[in-house]
Amino acid sequence: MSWQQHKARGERHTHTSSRDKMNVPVLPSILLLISTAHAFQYTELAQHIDSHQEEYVEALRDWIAIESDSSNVLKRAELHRMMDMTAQKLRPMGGTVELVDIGEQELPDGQTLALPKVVTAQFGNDSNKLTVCVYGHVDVQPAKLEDGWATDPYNLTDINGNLYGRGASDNKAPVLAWIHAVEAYQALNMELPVNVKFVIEGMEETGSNGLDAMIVAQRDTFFSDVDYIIISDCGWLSRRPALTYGTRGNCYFFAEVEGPKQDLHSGVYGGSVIEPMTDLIGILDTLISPSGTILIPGIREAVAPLSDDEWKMYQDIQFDIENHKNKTGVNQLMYNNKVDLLAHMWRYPTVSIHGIEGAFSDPGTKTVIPAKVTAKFSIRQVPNMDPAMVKKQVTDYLHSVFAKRKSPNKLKVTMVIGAKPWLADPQHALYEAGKAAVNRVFNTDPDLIREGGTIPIARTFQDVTRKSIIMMPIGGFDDGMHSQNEKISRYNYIEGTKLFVSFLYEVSQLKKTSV
Ligand SMILES: C[C@H](N)C(=O)N[C@@H](Cc1c[nH]cn1)C(=O)O
Ligand SMILES: [Zn+2]
Ligand SMILES: [Zn+2]
Repeated sequence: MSWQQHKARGERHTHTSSRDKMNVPVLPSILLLISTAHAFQYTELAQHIDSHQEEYVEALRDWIAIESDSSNVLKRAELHRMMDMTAQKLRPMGGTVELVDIGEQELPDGQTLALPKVVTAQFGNDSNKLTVCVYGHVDVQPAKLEDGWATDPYNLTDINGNLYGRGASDNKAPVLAWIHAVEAYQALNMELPVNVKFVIEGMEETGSNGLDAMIVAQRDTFFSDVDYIIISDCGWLSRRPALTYGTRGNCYFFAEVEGPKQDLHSGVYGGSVIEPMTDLIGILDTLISPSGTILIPGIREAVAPLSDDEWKMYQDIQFDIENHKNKTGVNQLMYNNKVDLLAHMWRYPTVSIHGIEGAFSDPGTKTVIPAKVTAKFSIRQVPNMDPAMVKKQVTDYLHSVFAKRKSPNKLKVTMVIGAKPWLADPQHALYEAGKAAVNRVFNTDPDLIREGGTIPIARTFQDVTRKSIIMMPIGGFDDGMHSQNEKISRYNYIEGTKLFVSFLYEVSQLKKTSV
């Protein structure tokens, strides 16, 4: 997009805010003049962002180089380093930056491990302004070159304008884009239109352990003046920008079957022992039918029915089924029509089986009977499911199907993550502000979408602070989050930064209100 186009759109929005009109007493003319001088100068901000894009890419390179995998306890030092780097990035910008200790994590073997500190920051403390809180995370999913990456996942690689690296889209570039958005205002000596707070954590990918308690503890301090919460930890559905108004939750289970005291030779002992792996595969196969129907009693019954309005919304969304097939590399999907596909990705529960710890999975042909195997599977949660209920339903069901096998082996079922779904009202004024920001930067209306993934802390933010949340993704539909060759395009990273400077202005035009 040309500067002229940006300028034309930028100037349309230099109106006096409705908030100013409603709340501010009549001002002397000198102050009115000052207020006019602070009118939104989008063109200058966008120009600044464009001219600093190489620095932004270098900042992302530094962050991608840190293997901040929250699921691997052996990488915990890297995760601590990532949180320190995040604080260091924010500190030169002034404001108040803190590393908040959120305690320890208990591991399955009973040992404890320090959780990564949470970075909080505050820029601006003007009680006449609204305060937004930007949440993001800088931990990542595991990645190894040998998983099938074309490039080193921890060495940011620019190929044809795409920036490849683990965590590029989920969620390091979006977090940096928010920081750079605030920096851009500062660099141009422009007053921030709202006070901006940050909460940046390092355990999102494993369920945001410790963060719920921190939010509850700081509800009446750090969060007391927060008016709105902004999260940019998801992706667009197509090439069109999107605003997200719902996420699924997730209940993550371990099912452990233990038998012999150690691994056995399958030629020597096969035929004499009842194998834990056979038991485990047998019970896993009772979770879901080949066509995707969840077989655990009570799960489907809890799900809120799809309303006519929702059906209509999904019908109007631009979603190309062929594109989805190409992106995933499959020639047949679960459903052949758009509404069924979207509904099953966003607002129906799904069971996914992720892996089996203890199973032989290396190349080669080891002839072993593993003594203990632990399946990892999860069930995405939607309204009106309740993780506590799901835990009981799954545990009771697996024990009952296991009992029918009359196996001497031992089954242990544990729920290690129980994250609730989150849903917002896309008619809320916050989404109107989001639409205005998207229009300014991308010259189009956004898709209003839901997200099939989980942002475990979203529901806690809403329940504890009672404030409205908007999810404003900048990730592309084909970024490959959690997958091999994750990337973010330069376009999304840089235009996304412009979207954020723009949104800070648009949100400043709203009135102070709760929920
Ligand atoms: C959507 C977000 N970027 C994400 O990837 N979240 C993870 C969080 C999670 C859920 N269970 C365990 N981790 C996800 O949806 O998988
Ligand atoms: Zn994420
Ligand atoms: Zn993720």
